[in-house]
Amino acid sequence: MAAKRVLVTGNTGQVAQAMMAAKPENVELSCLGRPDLDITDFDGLRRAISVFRPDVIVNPAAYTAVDRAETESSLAYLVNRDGAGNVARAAAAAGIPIIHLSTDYVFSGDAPDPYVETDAVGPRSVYGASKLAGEDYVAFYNARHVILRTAWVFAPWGNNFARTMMRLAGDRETVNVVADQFGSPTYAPHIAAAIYAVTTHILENHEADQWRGVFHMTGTGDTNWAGFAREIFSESSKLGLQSANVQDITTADYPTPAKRPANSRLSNRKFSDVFGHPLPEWKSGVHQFIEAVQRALI
Ligand SMILES: NC(=O)C1=CN([C@@H]2O[C@H](COP(=O)(O)OP(=O)(O)OC[C@H]3O[C@@H](n4cnc5c(N)ncnc54)[C@H](OP(=O)(O)O)[C@@H]3O)[C@@H](O)[C@H]2O)C=CC1
Ligand SMILES: Cc1cn([C@H]2C[C@H](O)[C@@H](COP(=O)(O)OP(=O)(O)O[C@H]3O[C@@H](C)C(=O)[C@@H](O)[C@H]3O)O2)c(=O)[nH]c1=O
Repeated sequence: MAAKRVLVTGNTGQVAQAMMAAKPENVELSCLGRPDLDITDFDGLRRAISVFRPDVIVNPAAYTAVDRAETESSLAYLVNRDGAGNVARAAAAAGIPIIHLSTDYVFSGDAPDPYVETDAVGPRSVYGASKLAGEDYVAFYNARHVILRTAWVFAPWGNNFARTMMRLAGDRETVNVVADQFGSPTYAPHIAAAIYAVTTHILENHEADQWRGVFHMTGTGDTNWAGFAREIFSESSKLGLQSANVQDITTADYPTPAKRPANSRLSNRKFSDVFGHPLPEWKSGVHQFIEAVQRALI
């Protein structure tokens, strides 16, 4: 089969960087970001597509500052709703599918069990609501869409909770972390590998309907933020890197501008069934994350 041409938006992001780092041999990749490609600029998207002629577009670009979004809601909607809609519309105009990234924060977190794709949404934050609006726009503008809801993304690069924990461990003995919000940490390189598997699947099954729609795709297993922090420090201390004690606290003890779901756990069954690519255990992601942090220090 000829090389697949994949265009990715937002080249400084965690997921986009992971896709660059793990590009398979049979993929021609173009990762573009601001100022060269701004997803709020529809004409710019059309131009980028006509130059690179991709077979599929992956859209991880987003406004992801969860707390800041509460006071910058116009900007969050401009990027996460209108921008996502632009990418889907430009892809549709070129006759190609879109793989779009979304979030666990579209749910309220009030349900007791892991969420399935058909469960009612109910975002508690501007970020979550803007991402939900983005899902709707993507589905409206491009029938050939895969919307991947992931959660608690971390990587050895970019802004994420795991890197924040390693930074905090550098200057304190104990870190206070909420223990009443549950979810599944997801390692960006695992997401990248899954996106390449989805790409292969949809390009080899053009006409099938089964792959279209919303899918949950998170690291296997679950924890709470305090448990995530403990695992990070357990792995870091094994390799002689900085670590800290973790003190469990409640959401009420850690007030933030944006409300987060108490239950962010997503069922990955549909994703595994359709794409045959279950994501690895989140703990294996933590192990690889710490190894990468150590390599960067050498
Ligand atoms: N991070 C997480 O924990 C989670 C993320 N997600 C979703 O997964 C996706 C990827 O997340 P992640 O890799 O962490 O994101 P990051 O926050 O690491 O990166 C976001 C990227 O989007 C870019 N961007 C922002 N606005 C625009 C714009 N107008 N035009 C083009 N690019 C833009 C940023 O570029 P610049 O450098 O110019 O700002 C950056 O490259 C997102 O859709 C996010 O909503 C879902 C669940 C959890
Ligand atoms: C830094 C820190 C955070 N926390 C809490 C606050 C919050 O409830 C939780 C996570 O905090 P953060 O602000 O790091 O993570 P947050 O920005 O909420 O992460 C989210 O990002 C967006 C983009 C998503 O889509 C989500 O899936 C999720 O990953 O941990 C502590 O309890 N102690 C701490 O020292």
